[in-house]
Amino acid sequence: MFGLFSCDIGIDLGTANTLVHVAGQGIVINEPTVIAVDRKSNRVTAIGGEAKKMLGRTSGESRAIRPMRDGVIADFELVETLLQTFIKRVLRYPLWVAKPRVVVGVPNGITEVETRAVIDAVKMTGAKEVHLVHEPMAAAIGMGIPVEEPVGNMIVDIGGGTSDIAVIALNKSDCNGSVRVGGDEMDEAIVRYLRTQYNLCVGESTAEQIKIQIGSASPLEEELTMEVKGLDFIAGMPRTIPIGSAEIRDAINEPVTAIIEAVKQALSITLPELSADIYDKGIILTGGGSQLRGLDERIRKETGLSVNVIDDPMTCVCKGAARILEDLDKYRPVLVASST
Ligand SMILES: Nc1ncnc2c1ncn2[C@@H]1O[C@H](COP(=O)(O)OP(=O)(O)OP(=O)(O)O)[C@@H](O)[C@H]1O
Repeated sequence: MFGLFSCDIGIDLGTANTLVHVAGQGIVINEPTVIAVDRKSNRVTAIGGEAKKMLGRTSGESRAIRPMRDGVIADFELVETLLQTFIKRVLRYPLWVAKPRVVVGVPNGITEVETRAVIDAVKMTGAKEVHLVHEPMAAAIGMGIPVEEPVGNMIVDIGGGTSDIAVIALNKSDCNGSVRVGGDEMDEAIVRYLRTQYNLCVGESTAEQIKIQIGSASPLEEELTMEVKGLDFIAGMPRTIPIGSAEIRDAINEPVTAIIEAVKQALSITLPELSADIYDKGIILTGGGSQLRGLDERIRKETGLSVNVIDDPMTCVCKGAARILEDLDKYRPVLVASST
């Protein structure tokens, strides 16, 4: 009888964003992976979007924390709290009745200890089954790629903390590359650039806005400008300066180049038959960072291969996790860990 109330939950536990998909409802949570806790009591005061607004803005009683950093778990307890809060929020029935089956997409570089921690955290919510899948594999399934076929597909997933490169065929990621460089490194590079060139202090959220608004990896037909507000640390006063896309392109060139080098490195060690497939089909870019202007063009230029950015690059891991639950027997070979 309990089967009537049970539900399947797909989760993308990302460094930057966490998404939750519930069978029959679609994606019901899409929030930054940020949590705010009270300094004295360690009580959680905000989670997701509310907590992200507090990043870099709180020096008082609450502090906002990103519990995932560089594609790994930086704070186990807070990741547990985040997962449990989100899972409880989406369940329509009490946990002991709902007993959900959960698939979580995790970064490629996650260690065994972290794998265990994620499984335990989800199990503690009352989940009946927990399965983990690497993000590029989940992304490929979410895009509708037939991952079981003997044809190679190169997926480059550029997230907040990491860029994962996987060549997927026959239910396996055959030649992997994972660099701990993603959108966050670009934001940090912008913070450093403004400090050294303009004596202007800005927080990571402002740097992220600059990247999204005028960031690029290749010269733009029409270069962009924007006004940036920050604290002039020499004068000790707030200041606004105009910033152009060409200088931001220079500022983020190092992380962008590191990602492209990782793609080239992965290509150089790909098996010949799979290389031929990639030559025919091109490289598929996904993850939020793939939306950086001109990144596809730059990778195309540097590799000589065609490059496609998928339409909805920030949701395909979560959709893939959900799709795995629709046909668990078919997708069992792609799972990296399970607890039933
Ligand atoms: N339009 C855009 N241009 C450039 N970067 C963007 C854009 N939109 C989002 N991003 C960046 O994408 C990153 C988040 O992507 P995503 O949600 O796929 O990461 P994640 O899955 O949480 O991280 P990870 O894969 O490292 O675990 C952030 O760094 C964000 O700033």
